[in-house]
Amino acid sequence: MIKGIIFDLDGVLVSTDKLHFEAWKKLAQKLGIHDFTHEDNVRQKGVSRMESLEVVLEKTDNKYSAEEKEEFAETKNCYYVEMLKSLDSEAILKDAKEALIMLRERGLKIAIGSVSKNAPIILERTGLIDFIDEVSCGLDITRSKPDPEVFLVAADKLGLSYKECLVAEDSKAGIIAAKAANMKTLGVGPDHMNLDADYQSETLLSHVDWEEILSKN
Ligand SMILES: O=P(O)(O)OC[C@H]1O[C@@H](O)[C@H](O)[C@@H](O)[C@@H]1O
Ligand SMILES: [Mg+2]
Repeated sequence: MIKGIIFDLDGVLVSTDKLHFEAWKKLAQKLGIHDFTHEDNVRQKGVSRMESLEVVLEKTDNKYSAEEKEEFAETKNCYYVEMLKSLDSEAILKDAKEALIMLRERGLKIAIGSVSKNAPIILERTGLIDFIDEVSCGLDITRSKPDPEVFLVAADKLGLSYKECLVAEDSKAGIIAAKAANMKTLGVGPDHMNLDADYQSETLLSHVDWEEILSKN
């Protein structure tokens, strides 16, 4: 029986995935890379900042040292954090808050499972923190999705067994991670059809049969 829902943050509850894209694009341009595309950005979803940087650097023949790469990741994060300063509840995606309220009313425990180190700031700025029991984020883990660590930590924080949790995700890496954690999966967002999740829906309420999901043993 599902007793807890673990939500990815970027692209599932908030539209920050678009800001990540803009910030990486800005860094790419600074490095003379002018063909950084939406398809490249899709491969960055769910993976850590440093791994996301490698997706950008695949587009250039230039070789960079570990120190330079650290600096590039920091530059991108500065662009991103600057963008987050104007973030508010407007960034909450359609149906997200309603789904959190409905699930909590039904007695489910709610956690965040995001590899972003900026997750706490985003939860505060959008007010979503008030609807969540526990946060497992980039600050709690050493391995990013598709490794299951972030979801295992989330379940542990909720005090639930792994098979009592369902993960809502918008990335392939996240769905692979959730399955590796022995959790059920709900794929959401524009690519929900291609994520190979147990359940799928564009948003967190429309076309999600929560009755069916929550009644399964
Ligand atoms: O750079 P941050 O905020 O720690 O985020 C790390 C990752 O967080 C994930 O949620 C995003 O999908 C990735 O694209 C991003 O790279
Ligand atoms: Mg995501």
